[in-house]
Amino acid sequence: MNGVAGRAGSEDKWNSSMASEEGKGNLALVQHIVLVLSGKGGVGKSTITTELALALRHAGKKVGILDVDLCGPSIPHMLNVRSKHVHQCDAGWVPVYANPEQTIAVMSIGFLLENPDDAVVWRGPKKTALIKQFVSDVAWGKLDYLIVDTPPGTSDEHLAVVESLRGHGVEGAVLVTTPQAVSTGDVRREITFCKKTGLRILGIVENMSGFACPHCSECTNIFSKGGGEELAKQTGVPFLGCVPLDPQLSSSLEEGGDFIQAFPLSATFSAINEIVQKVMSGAAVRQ
Ligand SMILES: Nc1ncnc2c1ncn2[C@@H]1O[C@H](COP(=O)(O)OP(=O)(O)OP(=O)(O)O)[C@@H](O)[C@H]1O
Ligand code: SF4
Repeated sequence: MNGVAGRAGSEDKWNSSMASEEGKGNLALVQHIVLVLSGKGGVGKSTITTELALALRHAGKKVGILDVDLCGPSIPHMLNVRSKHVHQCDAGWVPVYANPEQTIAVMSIGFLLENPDDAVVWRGPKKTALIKQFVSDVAWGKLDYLIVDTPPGTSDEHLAVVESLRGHGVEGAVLVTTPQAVSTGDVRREITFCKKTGLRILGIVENMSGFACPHCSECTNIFSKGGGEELAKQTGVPFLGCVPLDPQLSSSLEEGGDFIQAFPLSATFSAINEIVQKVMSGAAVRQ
């Protein structure tokens, strides 16, 4: 057992009666569930999750984020709720709200760690058990969208997420890549994972695609660009759009600020907004 003891109580407590009797109960009022996946770490999966949530919130939606990236839970930091605590109610965990209007609800393993910098070094079966409880035991209430930030790659943890959500109406997955990562095959493996598990792919996002200059807003292609779109064409998967590498976005994430509110005229905002529109229309078409 590592640092998950402090706030959550003992490990046994995880397995105790907190688990809701009816697994479906806590997700019953969630309209759309979207998974965010990436073939490898550091490509901006949590960034895209956070900005999707903020953009949906500004579009008037009520959003939840479930951060199941057990080894690197960065959502609490990006939404400036790192010091908040989760509480329990009869239905399970009460999520943390990231804004006073309570339109962004967050649940992350980060809230349960004694020290936010601790890592979860559990073996696979324990991790998958925790993920299953996470999926069923958060009292989300009514949500328009639940966005699930997953760990990088394809592992037992991903299978646990997909299996736990089966039957709850998952709309599909957003796959995040960078121009360089496209060539490594990780994204193709992610596509194969989705196909094998029957998870619909809402589309691919190419993140860090060019550099958005904070001075003149010019976008410069430092690395190759367009690989994500090309891959989408080759694999028959929708392409959702490109998000540039934007220093204003990275400092906003670092400070836990709301980039969408602070830079509504930026090219990066337009790019994110376009992606959100496509996710919303893709999510509206249930298979
Ligand atoms: N488009 C972007 N512009 C500027 N900075 C970005 C952009 N996308 C991501 N970053 C920065 O890159 C770093 C990695 O991003 P992030 O944590 O979202 O990646 P990740 O894929 O979730 O990584 P992991 O799964 O390994 O935790 C962060 O510091 C983030 O601020
Ligand atoms: S894009 Fe290049 S030339 Fe334009 S302001 Fe930025 S650094 Fe200067």
